[in-house]
Amino acid sequence: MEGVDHLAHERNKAQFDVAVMKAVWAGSRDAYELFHRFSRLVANDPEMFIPAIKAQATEEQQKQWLPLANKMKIIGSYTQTELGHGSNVRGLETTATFDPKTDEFVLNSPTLTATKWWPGGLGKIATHALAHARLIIDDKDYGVHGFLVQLRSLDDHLTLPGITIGDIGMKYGSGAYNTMDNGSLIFDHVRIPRNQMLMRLSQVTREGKYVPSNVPRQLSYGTMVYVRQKIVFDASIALSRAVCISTRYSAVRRQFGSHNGSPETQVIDYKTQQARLFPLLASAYAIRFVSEWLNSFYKDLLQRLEAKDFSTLPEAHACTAGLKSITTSVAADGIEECRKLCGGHGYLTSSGLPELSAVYIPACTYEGDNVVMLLQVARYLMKTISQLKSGNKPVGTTAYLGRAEQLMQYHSDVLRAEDWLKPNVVVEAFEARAARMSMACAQNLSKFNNPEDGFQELSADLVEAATAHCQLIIVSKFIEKLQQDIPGKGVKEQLGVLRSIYALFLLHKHIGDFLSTDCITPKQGYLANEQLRSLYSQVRPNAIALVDAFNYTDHFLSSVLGRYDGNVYPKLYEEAWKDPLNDTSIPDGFHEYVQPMLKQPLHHGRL
Ligand SMILES: CCCCCCCCCC/C=C\CCCCCC(=O)SCCNC(=O)CCNC(=O)[C@H](O)C(C)(C)COP(=O)(O)OP(=O)(O)OC[C@H]1O[C@@H](n2cnc3c(N)ncnc32)[C@H](O)[C@@H]1OP(=O)(O)O
Ligand SMILES: Cc1cc2nc3c(=O)[nH]c(=O)nc-3n(C[C@H](O)[C@H](O)[C@H](O)COP(=O)(O)OP(=O)(O)OC[C@H]3O[C@@H](n4cnc5c(N)ncnc54)[C@H](O)[C@@H]3O)c2cc1C
Repeated sequence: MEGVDHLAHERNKAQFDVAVMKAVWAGSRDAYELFHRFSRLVANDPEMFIPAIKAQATEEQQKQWLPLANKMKIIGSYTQTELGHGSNVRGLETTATFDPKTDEFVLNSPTLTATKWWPGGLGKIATHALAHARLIIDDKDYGVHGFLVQLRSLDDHLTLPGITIGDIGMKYGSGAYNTMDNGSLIFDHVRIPRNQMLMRLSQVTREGKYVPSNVPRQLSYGTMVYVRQKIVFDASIALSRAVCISTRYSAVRRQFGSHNGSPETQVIDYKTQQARLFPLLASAYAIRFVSEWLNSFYKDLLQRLEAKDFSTLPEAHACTAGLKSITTSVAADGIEECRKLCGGHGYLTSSGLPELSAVYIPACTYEGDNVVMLLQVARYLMKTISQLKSGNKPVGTTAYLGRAEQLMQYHSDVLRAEDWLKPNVVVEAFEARAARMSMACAQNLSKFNNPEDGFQELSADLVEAATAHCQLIIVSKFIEKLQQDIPGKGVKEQLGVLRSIYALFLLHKHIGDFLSTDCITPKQGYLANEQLRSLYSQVRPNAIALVDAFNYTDHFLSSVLGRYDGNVYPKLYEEAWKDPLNDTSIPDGFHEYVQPMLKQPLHHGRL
């Protein structure tokens, strides 16, 4: 019935202050940013073009281009990926050849695989590209640099001479990403003034002299680092949205269990449903808190870079790459699990889950393929370990590797299930697992004469070690979050339950790592799982309130299953009748194609 809160009985069970939890969840982000980051997908995405100009353009160039971009007088596309190269930026083929006679660069796509391919906004709407191309001076290749290129007339939006642009076509399913005009672009000797090479990091003089960057060349990758830390925040939004829908529906849906006319059992009370759903609820909170930490770490990096302090740049790259990888994989897989948790109705468009999945899953690929990103983390870990011998004491997120010798001797002293509720017990186990996996890789790598051959041969193990390292970061940041002063009745207690669920679910899921590295015994692994089951019972009465704390409107969720009032069945039925198929009783084509078959006479008793 309209106006009735079918989940009121669930909300009355809450054992914590929901208003405070809403504030904890929102953190430093306001609702506008939340909505903006989602709405951005269906508009042109200034997410990268503008930050890239800020990162790579001189002050003078910024003064020229930023006002135009900020006021949408030009619409930009971050045009890096090509048909033949995306992950391997240093393999890009587009060229920008300096012509000293005219003081210009000539941009060209020398091969089909040099065609720019994927950049958002490029296909139909962008007027300008921040094109990444190989700088060529006097036949010498100086590697990939950024160039601002006008693509279309600002009068009639027609493409300019030498520019061939198109949309790359429909993408996965019918998802909203099809409203994004990811495009293709071929340059045929397009000339731009020399001052349209972004020259903050390195320059080309009027005489054609290349002035190399006096800062790490990787700063030219800075926009990707910026977006990767944003994508970790996006992962918490995407996952929490799916978890909100499936948790509310799990409390509404009843199936089996009726005795003597009693109501059937709420599916949220089945232990299998809880074992699938509650770790995702905990993961949404875990990812939100690590995204907060990562955002502050990134802001600290920016301040350091201003002061020419590059000391945390390698760690920032490793953390943004690794956490982008881990959190987008968890969110993408989690959204699919939430669809399955809703049974058949989860597959309806009106559930909001298929669309969310179709929109979200490319996050595992864009801004860095998730495996390639974890390999970057692995390189960082191996480098950190190789420097231990020279007395280089690791700090920050790799500080535990400085205690590797001690961690190699570690054995968990868990005796009872409740011992796993102690944060220090959990962190030690996760540190030991990560350290031992990385040390084992380093040990095996040392057996290879050619380190790169070893890295390739061991890359699957290295990805697992990098995963363990990143999961340790997320667990640690969840624990650190709860060491902050958090007011409100029961709020910290509930977050403590989620923190333990998150950590013990990972331990259970990766029990092979913990056993094969001899960090814990099978008995201790069993006790962790025992504790996990108990934790599910503790979170169960608070589940609806914990997803209410995300503070999502029904409009934002766009899901008949995730409605705040739980009034699912009437709305499911109502939504179905909006389908144009139901405008007529007899379907199009019936009379032409189906009815003749039905009217066909029987032959010898057979149709
Ligand atoms: C409700 C729904 C919510 C959902 C909301 C959704 C909202 C929408 C969200 C969408 C957001 C945006 C839309 C999508 C945008 C996507 C845009 C793109 O995809 S842009 C293109 C992205 N492309 C990439 O990410 C390419 C990945 N490849 C690379 O980054 C590099 O090629 C590489 C790092 C893999 C290799 O680089 P290379 O130069 O070859 O370096 P080496 O591996 O040799 O390492 C040398 C050295 O450099 C260090 N390094 C590497 N990268 C960095 C860096 N970025 N910063 C700092 N340092 C770096 C590396 O560690 C090595 O260091 P050493 O000390 O020398 O070992
Ligand atoms: C929706 C969407 C939006 C995008 N928007 C933009 C944009 O706006 N601008 C832009 O420039 N680009 C954009 N891209 C492109 C995107 O950045 C690339 O697709 C991404 O970086 C992955 O690169 P790739 O396609 O070359 O994958 P590949 O690297 O070809 O990946 C293919 C497989 O090879 C594996 N692999 C690759 N290298 C290694 C290695 N060294 N070791 C082990 N395995 C490896 C990968 O793990 C993967 O399994 C977008 C892509 C998508 C899907």
